[in-house]
Amino acid sequence: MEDWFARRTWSEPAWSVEDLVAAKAGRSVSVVLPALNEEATVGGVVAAVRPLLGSLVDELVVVDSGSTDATAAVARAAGARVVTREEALPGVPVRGGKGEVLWRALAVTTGDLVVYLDADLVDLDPAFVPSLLGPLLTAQGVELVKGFYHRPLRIGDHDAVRDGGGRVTELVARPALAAMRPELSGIVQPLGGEYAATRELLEALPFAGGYGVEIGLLIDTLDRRGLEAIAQVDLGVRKHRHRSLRELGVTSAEVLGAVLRRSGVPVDGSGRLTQFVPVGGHWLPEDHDVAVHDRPPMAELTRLDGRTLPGRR
Ligand SMILES: O=c1ccn([C@@H]2O[C@H](COP(=O)(O)OP(=O)(O)O[C@H]3O[C@H](CO)[C@@H](O)[C@H](O)[C@H]3O)[C@@H](O)[C@H]2O)c(=O)[nH]1
Ligand SMILES: O=C(O)[C@H](O)COP(=O)(O)O
Repeated sequence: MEDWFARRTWSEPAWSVEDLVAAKAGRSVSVVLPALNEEATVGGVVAAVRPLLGSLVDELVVVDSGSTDATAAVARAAGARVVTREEALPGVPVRGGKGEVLWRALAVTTGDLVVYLDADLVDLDPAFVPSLLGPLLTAQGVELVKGFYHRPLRIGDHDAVRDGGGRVTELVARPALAAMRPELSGIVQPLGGEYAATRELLEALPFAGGYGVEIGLLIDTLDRRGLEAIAQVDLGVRKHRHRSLRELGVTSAEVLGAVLRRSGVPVDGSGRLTQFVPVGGHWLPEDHDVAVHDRPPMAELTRLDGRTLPGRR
């Protein structure tokens, strides 16, 4: 693991956008933002990427995950193409969750390289996209690049604890990887939503339906392509909207489920997580849906039913 860390970690990304445009050598790049009710932040994320459109980035797509707020309108006004889940893959009934939209995004984009960015990021550094593409475009054998960063825990608009964010990462994901895939212990941010990969890799892997998608892709890349196919790059600081402890319980269940499914451990398929909430002096059970299924590799889907994807017309 130490050897891999030394070889595949970029701590001071130094590529200029011009260097990377030259390194594309005919390859195209799609940037994809999954978004569920992100009207407050999606415009800022699109604005940070948009100046790269037409040079380093060939398409910038927001895949709307069933938003009921003004996410789509804000994203469009900021300069992104907006696609709904249904439009991305017509004829395949929609399931909820983040992994579902990342998977569907493959059907409606065409880039040889795909960059995913969360749409709830705040004060996004425009260097995120070039830095994530650097190892993919310049290093032999790299197929997946994860970002890492300081993660302040924010209260309101203040950074309350400098590296207090990433609670599921530190309490669930990294310990689970240490137990089940110790080779991946060198990945600083296994759950980060900012990463880039070759389309060829992404279309060959299953996608966990919910928040297990990132850890699933990481494990499957290791299992099928080996550790050398994975790299990571320092992106500085990442700020996002925090979720409540209970919401993170559901995230944790989906992350853990994705690890266990890939480790030969039978997992309860009911898709329920019970949490307890204090109401009027009593503790009441509250059931939450947990995504427990994987979508098949996109390449398999298209091969099996001869489907032409909307992005390939
Ligand atoms: O059903 C969903 C849920 C989320 N999102 C979007 O996905 C991104 C990340 O979702 P969020 O709820 O902010 O995730 P976090 O609670 O911050 O979870 C972290 O950990 C997750 C588990 O690995 C990762 O998927 C996330 O990218 C990472 O930010 C945001 O743009 C959301 O709008 C969807 O598009 N559809
Ligand atoms: O990636 C994570 O660990 C979860 O998104 C939680 O992040 P937070 O602790 O910064 O809210």
